[in-house]
Amino acid sequence: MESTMKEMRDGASVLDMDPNSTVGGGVEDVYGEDRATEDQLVTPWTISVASGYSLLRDPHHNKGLAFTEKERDAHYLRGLLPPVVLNQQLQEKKFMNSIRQYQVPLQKYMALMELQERNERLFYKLLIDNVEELLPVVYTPTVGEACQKYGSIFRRPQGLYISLKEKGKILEVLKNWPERSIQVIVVTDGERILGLGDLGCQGMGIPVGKLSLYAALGGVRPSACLPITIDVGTNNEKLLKDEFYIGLRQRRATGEEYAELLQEFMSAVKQNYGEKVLIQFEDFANHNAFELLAKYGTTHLVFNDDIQGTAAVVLAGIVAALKLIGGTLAEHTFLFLGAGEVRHAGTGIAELIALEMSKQVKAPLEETRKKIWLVDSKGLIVSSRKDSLQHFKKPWAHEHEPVHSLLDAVKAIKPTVLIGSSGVGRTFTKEIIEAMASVNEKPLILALSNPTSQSECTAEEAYTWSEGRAIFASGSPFDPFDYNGKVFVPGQSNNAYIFPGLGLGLVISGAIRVHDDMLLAASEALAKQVTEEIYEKGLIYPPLSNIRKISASIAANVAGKAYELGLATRLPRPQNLVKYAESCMYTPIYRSYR
Ligand SMILES: NC(=O)C1=CN([C@@H]2O[C@H](COP(=O)(O)OP(=O)(O)OC[C@H]3O[C@@H](n4cnc5c(N)ncnc54)[C@H](OP(=O)(O)O)[C@@H]3O)[C@@H](O)[C@H]2O)C=CC1
Ligand SMILES: CC(=O)C(=O)O
Ligand SMILES: [Mg+2]
Repeated sequence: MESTMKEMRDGASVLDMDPNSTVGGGVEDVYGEDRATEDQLVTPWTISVASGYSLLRDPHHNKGLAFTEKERDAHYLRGLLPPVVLNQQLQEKKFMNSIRQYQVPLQKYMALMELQERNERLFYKLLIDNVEELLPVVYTPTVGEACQKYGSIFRRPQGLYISLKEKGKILEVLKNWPERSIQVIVVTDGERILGLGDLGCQGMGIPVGKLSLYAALGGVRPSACLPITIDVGTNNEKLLKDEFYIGLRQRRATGEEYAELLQEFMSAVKQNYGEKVLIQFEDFANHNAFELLAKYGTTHLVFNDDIQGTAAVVLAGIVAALKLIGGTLAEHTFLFLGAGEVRHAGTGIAELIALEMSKQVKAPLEETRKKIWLVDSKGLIVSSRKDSLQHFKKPWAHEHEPVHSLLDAVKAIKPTVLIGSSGVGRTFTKEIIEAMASVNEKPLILALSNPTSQSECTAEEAYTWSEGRAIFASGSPFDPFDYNGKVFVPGQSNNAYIFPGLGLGLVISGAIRVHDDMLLAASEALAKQVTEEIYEKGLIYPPLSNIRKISASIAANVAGKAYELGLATRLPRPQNLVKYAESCMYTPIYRSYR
């Protein structure tokens, strides 16, 4: 004791203290996490048992008409509900019936968000059981429209807003969030929301949507998920003039001011939630995305979904497609329209493909990169442009004479795989698809840009212009298309296949860093889920209706890699990682209350 007192007097860090000790002013809150000395401010949290009216308004515990007679007596609910008792299945049926009445997707979105805020378990039950139908509502494309109109449709706030006004107080802001055991944060600064550009603070729809997929598709507990929007202003003139805009009405902070806010945020997150909280960067503009990933990749558990998640999902699709188009990965030639990160994917995907190729053929990355070509807004990236290229494009500047259009690039390079990651809709024109089809028996065409309005081409265009020969997948979903009496089912090449399982794998292994080999592990697990039956339909991704099973196997592969690399802290390693992942997954079935 004496030595502890001495250390306190000598200014030892509070984090070095016995966590149960209150000696020298160390205080623990009810969660056992909020330590502070007497002169520091603490949050006066209390825990209470919800009952009666407040229980009905608590989305985490509310069951609506599904409260049993016994629960209604025990929890002061008599009279607050009509007499009928419904089970969750019937509630689900009722809600699905009602949501199907809405013709406008945004109305469906608002109804689902309202449900999430009213009865969380029912929301997740619906999402899990109807994933193919509801994914386009809570996620791309509808979430894009929701972000564009977020100010007008705003009702109850979701997630945590950290703006320039909170500079110097971010740790305090984090402590305002009611949950303490956070495992996954999805954060955006709203600068590049899908392919819709700068939506400022209204980008919040994206972290909210992504995290609902973490819970529904990946089984991470909703209470462990924290959506965050960092508001440094917006350069979107329309929003700045919009009277309903919800963010700071100023132009974007950049440079030092931006970097300092991000630095404070990253430090506060680590201080508040520890080393093992996963921070997923989402929809940052590429000038910040690469830098943030590089800067914090060595100190935090960070992952950029647009760069890394997209790369893993595309690689999985390509590897699976080899069964249909033939050849090995290294035998193919790739052409990208868009050299952003996709979202940051262009170069992010290209890099992961090159890495996998180099592992397969045991050749240096510099060699395998030569099989991959990129077109940006100035044309084909070639060595003569090297001096003026952004750093992340330089590795792709191969020897070739300048080529200014995508069509000419297709004709010159003769790619077997064409990947759209430009964020610009309808850029795969008839001539381009025809050119792909003239040099390939089965051209592989991936139109990754979101939402649907930004897709490089539609499924109908890809199949019609290639005379039914294209293998096609897109970032946002398209309906099956009947071409000359044959029904073609397009796949969805979207990072939603990857990040929920990848995140679960990191969480269950207690990983402290993300490593590229984990992305390859995630990608490999996804590609393995494509069975003969799925290939026969011309698909290169498994059905999303199986996503929980897919996520468990991705999680197991990722966790396995974390253990292999010595990056896992949850010891001992479970023997059967798939079973372990499944056992960790959140299920939204109602719990009984005593
Ligand atoms: N399917 C999925 O899972 C994902 C899809 N995406 C989608 O990818 C798209 C792009 O995202 P991201 O990489 O971040 O965007 P960026 O803005 O980072 O990059 C866009 C790239 O496309 C190039 N480009 C833009 N317009 C044209 C044009 N008309 N002709 C040729 N090149 C052009 C740009 O060129 P320059 O560099 O010269 O400006 C840039 O290289 C978005 O729509 C996003 O929704 C993103 C992540 C995941
Ligand atoms: C899917 C996704 O992450 C995007 O379009 O940005
Ligand atoms: Mg994204």
